[in-house]
Amino acid sequence: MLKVENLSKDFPVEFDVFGRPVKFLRAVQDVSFTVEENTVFSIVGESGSGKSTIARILCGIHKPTTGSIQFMGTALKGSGHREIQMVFQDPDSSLDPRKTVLFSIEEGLRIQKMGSKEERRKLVLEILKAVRLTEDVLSKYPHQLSGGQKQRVAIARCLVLRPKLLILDEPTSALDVSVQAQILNLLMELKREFALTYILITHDLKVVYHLSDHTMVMYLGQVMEMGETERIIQDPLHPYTKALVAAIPTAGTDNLNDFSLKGEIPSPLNPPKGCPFKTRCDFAFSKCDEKPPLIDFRGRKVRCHLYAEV
Ligand SMILES: Nc1ncnc2c1ncn2[C@@H]1O[C@H](COP(=O)(O)OP(=O)(O)OP(=O)(O)O)[C@@H](O)[C@H]1O
Repeated sequence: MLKVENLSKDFPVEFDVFGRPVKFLRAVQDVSFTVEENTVFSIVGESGSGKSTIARILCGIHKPTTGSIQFMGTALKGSGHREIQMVFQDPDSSLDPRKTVLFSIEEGLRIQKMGSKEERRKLVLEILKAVRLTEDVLSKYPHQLSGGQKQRVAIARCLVLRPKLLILDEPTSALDVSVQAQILNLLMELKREFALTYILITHDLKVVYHLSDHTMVMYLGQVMEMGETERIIQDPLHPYTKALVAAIPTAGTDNLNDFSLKGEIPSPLNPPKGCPFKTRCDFAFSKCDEKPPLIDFRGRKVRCHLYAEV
């Protein structure tokens, strides 16, 4: 369904007196991955690893500096695609506080000039039912809704556009713990009901383990490890992945608990030379001053000098 090749994004961060950029921050560096139809593809990594930047590029919010994106066989260019929609972390950021729920859900349909007024109303009611909301919310404003209800409205806003690919950027982290599981369960039901494909961006490896088929682990804009989720969580290869897995509250087994993430993530404005993870890695050795390539190893991809290409 989706094929991303050699994607990079540089943000200008310093400008000369004429306003010309003189310094860039490399938020995403040479990232390639594919997402199969009807699967869940997770992107994990600490804050600042470039996850949201990839999501924003896929939605057309940012333009990539280099690289190409193929969606259902055609090149994605410019300002987004109706069939790719994004659910943001904070529903308040996607809902206008001055507009009713009906207005918000219908907005995309009006912009896309989809259907007559009656058809739009019918579709809104159908989607409202799918996200388990009742008709009485249509006349309400966001401040009259709970966090969970607002996220359901934000999901409905995407679903009316009949997307094929939904990008979920930390879809539950702004919600109360008690509602998080409800929204995740709803998303998995909607995936079946509407034959959706998901890209799930999250810090929560437990969620990744339970919901996703494939996982990409990112660090300072680069892919560190990528492959089937079950294998990545049960047998992480990269020292960074090992540390992330060891931090999962209930999944730690004795041998994994030997690993922990020490120190702070370096500034992306001044990343370490060679392997970006070497400053926090228990296994770092002289070779790590050279950047390791992303290699195929035991049925997945890993970027670490501990593993030799086979
Ligand atoms: N518009 C921008 N201008 C300059 N730098 C940016 C911009 N957007 C993101 N960045 C920087 O790019 C890097 C990657 O950010 P990004 O938001 O993609 O990371 P993330 O992994 O999604 O983190 P988080 O979980 O905090 O959202 C960060 O260092 C961030 O400060």
